[in-house]
Amino acid sequence: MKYDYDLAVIGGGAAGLTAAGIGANFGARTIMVESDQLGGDCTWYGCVPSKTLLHAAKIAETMKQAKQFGADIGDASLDFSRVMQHIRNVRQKVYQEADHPDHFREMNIDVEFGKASFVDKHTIEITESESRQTISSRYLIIATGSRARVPSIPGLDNVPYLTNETLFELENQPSSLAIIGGGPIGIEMAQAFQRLGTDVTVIDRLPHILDNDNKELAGMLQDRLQREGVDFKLSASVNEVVQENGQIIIQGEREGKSEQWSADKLLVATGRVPNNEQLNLDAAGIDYTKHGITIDDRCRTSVQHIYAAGDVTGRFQFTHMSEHMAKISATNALLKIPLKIDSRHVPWSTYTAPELAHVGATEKSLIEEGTSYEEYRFPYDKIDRAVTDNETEGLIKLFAKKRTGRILGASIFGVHAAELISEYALAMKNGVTLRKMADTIHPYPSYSLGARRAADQWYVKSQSEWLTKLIQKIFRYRGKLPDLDEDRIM
Ligand SMILES: Cc1cc2nc3c(=O)[nH]c(=O)nc-3n(C[C@H](O)[C@H](O)[C@H](O)COP(=O)(O)OP(=O)(O)OC[C@H]3O[C@@H](n4cnc5c(N)ncnc54)[C@H](O)[C@@H]3O)c2cc1C
Ligand SMILES: NC(=O)c1ccc[n+]([C@@H]2O[C@H](COP(=O)([O-])OP(=O)(O)OC[C@H]3O[C@@H](n4cnc5c(N)ncnc54)[C@H](O)[C@@H]3O)[C@@H](O)[C@H]2O)c1
Repeated sequence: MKYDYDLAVIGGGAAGLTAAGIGANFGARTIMVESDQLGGDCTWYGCVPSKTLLHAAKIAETMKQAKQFGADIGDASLDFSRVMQHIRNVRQKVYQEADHPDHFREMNIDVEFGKASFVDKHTIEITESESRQTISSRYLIIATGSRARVPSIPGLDNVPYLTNETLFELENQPSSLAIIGGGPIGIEMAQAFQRLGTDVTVIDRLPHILDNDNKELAGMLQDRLQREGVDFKLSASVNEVVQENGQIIIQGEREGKSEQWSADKLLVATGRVPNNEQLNLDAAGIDYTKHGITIDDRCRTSVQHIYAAGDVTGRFQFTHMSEHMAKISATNALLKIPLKIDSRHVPWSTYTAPELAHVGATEKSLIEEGTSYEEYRFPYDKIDRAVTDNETEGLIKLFAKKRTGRILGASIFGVHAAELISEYALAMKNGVTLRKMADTIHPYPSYSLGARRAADQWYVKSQSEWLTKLIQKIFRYRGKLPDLDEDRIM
């Protein structure tokens, strides 16, 4: 049978753009269908605006601290509406330079705007206002992303709450902001708004923030945010939300006691739901659950020639993983190369200041799976560059095999953690052990030297009394035995 296209990609976010680009690059006749604007969540409502806002917030914080470096800039602060305009300009710039349809049309990709839904296993209908067209394709990749999950809290529908889609459209700075959800979105936005001068309260049902991260390090970040003024209401349930005299009133409960919190604005950041309802998946026989489209390790759905990548699968909801999964989907579909999702080396970072980053196995998963491992710790206050920069708050935690130094996972809280974590990702992926990292020359005084010194801790812990005594004996050394406390920091 002859199809209109070799590859049809539904959705033009991080996953869709990558998949379509790979398709065209392999010489496949490719179409990409997008219901809104190319770029998806990351460009418009996610990574780009949130990181630009965090950068502005960092400038505000630096201005506050400028006195200690001799600058007398008084009570200077940033103009909120200009910060928001700047965010929208950056977003446009990214869109124009990376996501604009012309770039993809130049690559010979047909870009169509409209909502796609399945007619059968090879055919989709594209609906835009009154117009409808159907196209057929040999292979399809679904990359329709996710949207904010709004919990069913009584009264929530009757108040003007914000989500990540509306937050960056604010014109005026709220004097106070309540955030339901202490995940990455809630925590990044809490620090950004607090630093810009809004009083922030974070409410979460769990007793801690950032549930996927290392508990100790997430606790350090929570302490830092508390010192900056963020108020945390943890282990809290939200029972009702109402609006009174322009204020949002949240009726909650903690430790069995009723509490009430109020704020100018409310941000709901309680996770994501997949965008799959409008796809008419049943018409193609594609399996899905409430978490997303079901896929195997090769990103294949229950239908052999249909793949899914990115947030819509409910797997790892990060831009880099959307791109990775798009690559796996397109390569499996078009080249029949059986690549699998690399779920053992997934890095992520929360872009607060300092950052919190992770790669590989978590301490929690190692304990739960009963894997034997050794922990290596290195504090930021022993990294000279952190000292010169007055950024000594932080800790590198490495999990590795004791004998070989094979790295199982790494968690970092500290400045540039998101950059440092890639060194561990590269090491893990390529079998570079802590010993090899420790033996690799790193420049002084860099933060990456901290990564090397954390790896040095493998040597420190591996050194034993008997070996030291043996060295003394062989070479007839007469000094005192050194302090061989395993937890010493060298
Ligand atoms: C506030 C925030 C901050 C974030 N920060 C980071 C970060 O710092 N780092 C990171 O790695 N990740 C971050 N993320 C997550 C990241 O944005 C997502 O993982 C990523 O955008 C998912 O890409 P995707 O292609 O799967 O989906 P999307 O980017 O959502 O793209 C899906 C596209 O499909 C379109 N679509 C939907 N239905 C249809 C249909 N029926 N027909 C046609 N088109 C359709 C949509 O309009 C959309 O353009 C953040 C998310 C948020 C919300
Ligand atoms: N830097 C990054 O990479 C980055 C930044 C932002 C978002 N993201 C991605 O976006 C996804 C969504 O982020 P998120 O923060 O919305 O979701 P999340 O699922 O990570 O966290 C949601 C939080 O809300 C809490 N919660 C849920 N319902 C609640 C309720 N009714 N009352 C009180 N608390 C409640 C949960 O306990 C949880 O802590 C993340 O999984 C992440 O992959 C990534």
